[in-house]
Amino acid sequence: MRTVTLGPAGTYSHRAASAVSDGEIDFYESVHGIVEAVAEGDADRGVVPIENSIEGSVTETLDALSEQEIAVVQEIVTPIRHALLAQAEEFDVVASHSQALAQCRGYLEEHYPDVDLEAVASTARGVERAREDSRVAGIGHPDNATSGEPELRVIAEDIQDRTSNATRFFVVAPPSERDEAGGKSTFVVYPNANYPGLLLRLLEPFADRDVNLSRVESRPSGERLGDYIFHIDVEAGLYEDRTKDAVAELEELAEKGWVRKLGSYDVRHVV
Ligand SMILES: O=C(O)C(=O)C[C@]1(C(=O)O)C=C[C@@H](O)C=C1
Repeated sequence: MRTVTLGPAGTYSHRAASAVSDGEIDFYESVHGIVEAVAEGDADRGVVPIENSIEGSVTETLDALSEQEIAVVQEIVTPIRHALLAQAEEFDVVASHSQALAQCRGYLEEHYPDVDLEAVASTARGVERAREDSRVAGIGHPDNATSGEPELRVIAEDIQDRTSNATRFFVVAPPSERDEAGGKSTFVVYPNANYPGLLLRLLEPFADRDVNLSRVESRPSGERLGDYIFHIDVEAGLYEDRTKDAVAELEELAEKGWVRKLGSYDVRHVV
């Protein structure tokens, strides 16, 4: 089984993928690339970050999920503990994924108010920048310090702004693998409509059937200002009548647009 995830080796996505895959793992430099590879059948599984407890949604993933036909077959939740890695104590630039820079914003402002922040494709890419250039520090998992040459110093550990920092990842598969079994389900809804109470009406079918929502996000549709695509996670499986009935109502409400059922899945916690 070929799994693809965000690279290079050493990203948090790679760590999450290693926990669920015993086969080959290949790397892409963008979430869009990963989701597209799975949708087109070039890979069996993709592992992509969806949400962080400090910084919120990974918007590139939300957009990729609404643009491609894909299944979500598992959720992985993992703690994120960032280290500052560099060749020396002195540096001018901190390079990392924008999510990681944001998760450490308070620490960086307090300890390194004058450094430049450089957003790169992943935390491991930032660590590579630190290996290539002694004026650059990277933020990533501390194991990255000794996984290449030259070895890097761990300047500080646990620099995320909250100790409870955690990220959710989706394991995605080709659409034919969508499952109805699982404790959670994800939907992407484009109502293609705009009237007072629209969002309320989209959520009522779940509330009426006692289905708990665990996430609602809106993303601009790109069609016109104020026009949204909604991402909805619920704590119920598609095999349940209450979920099926709620989705049937949702589909009626979104008849001018579309509803994508990404499938039902279980959650695995990985440390
Ligand atoms: O850059 C990485 O290491 C990733 O796997 C991406 C990512 C993210 O996009 O949220 C994953 C986990 C952390 O929240 C920081 C970065």
